[in-house]
Amino acid sequence: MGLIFRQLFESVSSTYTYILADEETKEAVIIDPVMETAERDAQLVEELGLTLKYAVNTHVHADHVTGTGELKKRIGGCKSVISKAAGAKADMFLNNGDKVEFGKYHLEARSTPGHTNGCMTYVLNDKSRAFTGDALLIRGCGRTDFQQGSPLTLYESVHTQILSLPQDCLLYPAHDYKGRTVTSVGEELKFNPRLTKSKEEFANIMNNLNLNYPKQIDRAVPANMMCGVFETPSVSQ
Ligand SMILES: N[C@@H](CCC(=O)N[C@@H](CSS)C(=O)NCC(=O)O)C(=O)O
Ligand SMILES: [Fe+2]
Repeated sequence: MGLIFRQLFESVSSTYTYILADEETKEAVIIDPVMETAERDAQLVEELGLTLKYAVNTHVHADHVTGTGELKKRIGGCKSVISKAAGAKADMFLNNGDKVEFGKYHLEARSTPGHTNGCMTYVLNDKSRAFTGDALLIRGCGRTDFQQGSPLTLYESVHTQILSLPQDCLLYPAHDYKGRTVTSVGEELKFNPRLTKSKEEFANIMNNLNLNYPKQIDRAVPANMMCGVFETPSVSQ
């Protein structure tokens, strides 16, 4: 009896949501659910016969509203989880090194600030998979121009907490904008165009990305500070 694993996609914000469960005990966690797809995810949890213990966010997302609150409404006993450093509302708060347990498995929470102060990467207990949120994206990384972002902090986080994992560890990000689904530590050590550079070159790249602000930022950040627990503001016209 092994691990149940599902990767789900929300196409408006290009967000990946992950469900992990112990096939034996059926205890499950969901990582980075999105409000608009919470019903779909709740249905899958039910169809697979899972007991959803935790709805976990990697950070206070700026580009979409978390599905945490919607899942809590639909699934009794499910607790919302985020890092203590995020400063957001939730049922359970994590510090570096804390464990999120489901059946015989657990996720180790590793603090990986730099995209936001409260970013956590979640590493499966056997180090075969890690869920990096926006700290590390496939051939990229999270932007550092808002939400307490810092290129030097992000560089340090990614190198010490993610790229130090075994080379065959699979890395699952919160987003991909080019249809990619997964990478590995070995691949990113070789091919990441930002993180293979020196710290100084990395900072220079990050300070000159010139990206537009996420379209949903004004609605998403306040709602996510409440971890989706309360009514969320409606979309501005
Ligand atoms: N166009 C999207 C937002 C795209 C974006 O800013 N993505 C973030 C992750 S969500 S906070 C990011 O860090 N991107 C880094 C990069 O290099 O693309 C929207 O309008 O929502
Ligand atoms: Fe983000």
